[in-house]
Amino acid sequence: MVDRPKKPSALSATPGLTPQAQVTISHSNDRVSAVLPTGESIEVLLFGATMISWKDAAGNEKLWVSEKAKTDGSKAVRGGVPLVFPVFGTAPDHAATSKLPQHGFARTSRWEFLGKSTSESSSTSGSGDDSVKLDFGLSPSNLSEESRKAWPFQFGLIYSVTLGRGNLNTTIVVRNEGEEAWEFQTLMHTYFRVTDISKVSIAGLESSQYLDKLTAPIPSTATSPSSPLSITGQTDRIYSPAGGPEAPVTIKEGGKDNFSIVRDNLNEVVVWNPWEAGAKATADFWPQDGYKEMICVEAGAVKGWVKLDGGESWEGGQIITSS
Ligand SMILES: O=P(O)(O)OC[C@H]1O[C@H](O)[C@H](O)[C@@H](O)[C@@H]1O
Repeated sequence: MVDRPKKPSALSATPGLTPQAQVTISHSNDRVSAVLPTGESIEVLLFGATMISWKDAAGNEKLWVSEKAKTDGSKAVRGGVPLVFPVFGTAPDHAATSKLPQHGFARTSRWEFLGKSTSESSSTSGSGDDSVKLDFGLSPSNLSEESRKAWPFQFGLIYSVTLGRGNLNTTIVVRNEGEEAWEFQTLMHTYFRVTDISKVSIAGLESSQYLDKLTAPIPSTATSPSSPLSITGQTDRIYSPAGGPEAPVTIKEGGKDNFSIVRDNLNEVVVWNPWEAGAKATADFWPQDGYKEMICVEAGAVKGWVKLDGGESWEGGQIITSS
């Protein structure tokens, strides 16, 4: 396989050349979508840089989005891939983030679209672009005054989404643009679409330590059994997978691999399903029995805090392969 450098995004399609990935910015200017010549597509709202659709070449949707999700910026999107930053949940005991709402401000702020790049894995394949990367940026100037006051630090985030054939790569670069050190947590809150939760099992979390958030206010620690995880009720756990980030976490349905997630620098995996009562108690979760068709498997750095000194950067990401 010959790796070619990224082509400049301004290069327009020329007759005779293989087709390029199409990137469109909707007329209302609130979302960016990209389609590969082979048919795979993604759609990302500028609000929260929330990915709300990921489809394979046959048009099958991979993400679950509530039918009552707000996509107009009035509320974090219930579904897709909301981004959690700089705090996971709330942290009343962590002075610097204690004033922020649940999961921070990244998912409720309007990001900037920084542009796209495309690449081909082989110039002789003849079928055009193999992947398209969309970059989004967030800095204090994009925040509401309320968020800026609640978290008055100098920062820059770059979120990149790369759509390939059968895979999706999401990475976040966090940079301290100031002189004062600060701490953060971050997570990619991916809502995966499944057909039937009773047939789902998650491999890759065996014999791993986890915190059970359902025993709040004091989450209890436990070690998972050596068999894959089945979801049979409300679930809200922070796993520290024993295999480390490179060992895949695989969502299987009926014994068949559906999604495989490999992480980089994101040491924890949160597994969340609200189940019947949780879905009922969540106004924007619809249909109410939609919990049977979704599972959140969320790659993050959420145990403790990542500290960045002035001028330092950190990067984390995940590659999801769908079969
Ligand atoms: O309702 P939200 O703020 O979107 O949070 C939805 C869920 O996110 C994560 O998975 C947390 O572990 C859960 O405790 C939380 O309920």
